[in-house]
Amino acid sequence: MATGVQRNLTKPNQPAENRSQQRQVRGGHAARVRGLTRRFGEREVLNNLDLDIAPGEFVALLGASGCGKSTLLRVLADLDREIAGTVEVAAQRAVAFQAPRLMPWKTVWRNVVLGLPGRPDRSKAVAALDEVGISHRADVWPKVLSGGEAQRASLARALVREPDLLLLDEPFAALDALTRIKAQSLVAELWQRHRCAVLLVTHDVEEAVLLADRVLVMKDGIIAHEETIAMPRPRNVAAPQFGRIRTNLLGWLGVHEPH
Ligand SMILES: Nc1ncnc2c1ncn2[C@@H]1O[C@H](COP(=O)(O)OP(=O)(O)OP(=O)(O)O)[C@@H](O)[C@H]1O
Repeated sequence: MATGVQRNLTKPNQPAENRSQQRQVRGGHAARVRGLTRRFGEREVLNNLDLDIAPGEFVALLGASGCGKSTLLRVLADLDREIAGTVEVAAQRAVAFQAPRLMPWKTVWRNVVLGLPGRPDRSKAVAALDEVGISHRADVWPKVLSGGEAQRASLARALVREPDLLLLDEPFAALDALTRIKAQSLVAELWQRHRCAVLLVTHDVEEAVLLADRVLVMKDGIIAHEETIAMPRPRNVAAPQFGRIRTNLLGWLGVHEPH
């Protein structure tokens, strides 16, 4: 059972340290959010938002640019505490962003275990790099990695933390089409193996339907629509059911395909 931390914050205009209240809570959710509100100035980007993610569930989050997807992910990652509402998340979380964010002055394997307690453990790092197919790159500097390799290193850095909740913020957006397809299958494979919950922020409806158990559409600061994807994996993008789901989700995003 996942242990978790709870933040129950109600006054967004006070300094964070006054409002932060972290405590252990019961397990049973990878994430449980109630009444989450985040303002930037007068603008309410998250507006009383509720969200549940079950242990091991793969959830994709879609929404128009600027609707608040990354803001929500940053709150779940505990990178933003300027909030009102209740946020309970699995204690073990890991994040991978669109930019791999590797430290240029550390070799790849040292990046993977950076921040973990104890002495840097090379064999642990290499095992994680092996899982993502780039253990042969363990001793190079990040600058020599291709975009796809850097993103894999970023995934290895997340996985080595053995997260109960993996937060992915458009991790494939900067990759070319072929590398992106390979990275998507890798994430599907890693998820099947690790069975951690995943929240994937993406702009790509097809990617969401390919990978997720449930796809959420964010609009006006809340989860405006959710769609459970009951198709067996691996999913066939050419299947009529896939097409119907995609069309419906695009409709929620305000995109209407020509018939
Ligand atoms: N630190 C900040 N200060 C002020 N405004 C911010 C800040 N961070 C985000 N915003 C604003 O909040 C809104 C939501 O931003 P966010 O990055 O969460 O959107 P998004 O849905 O992830 O967008 P995209 O899909 O383009 O990445 C935007 O209007 C953005 O300008």
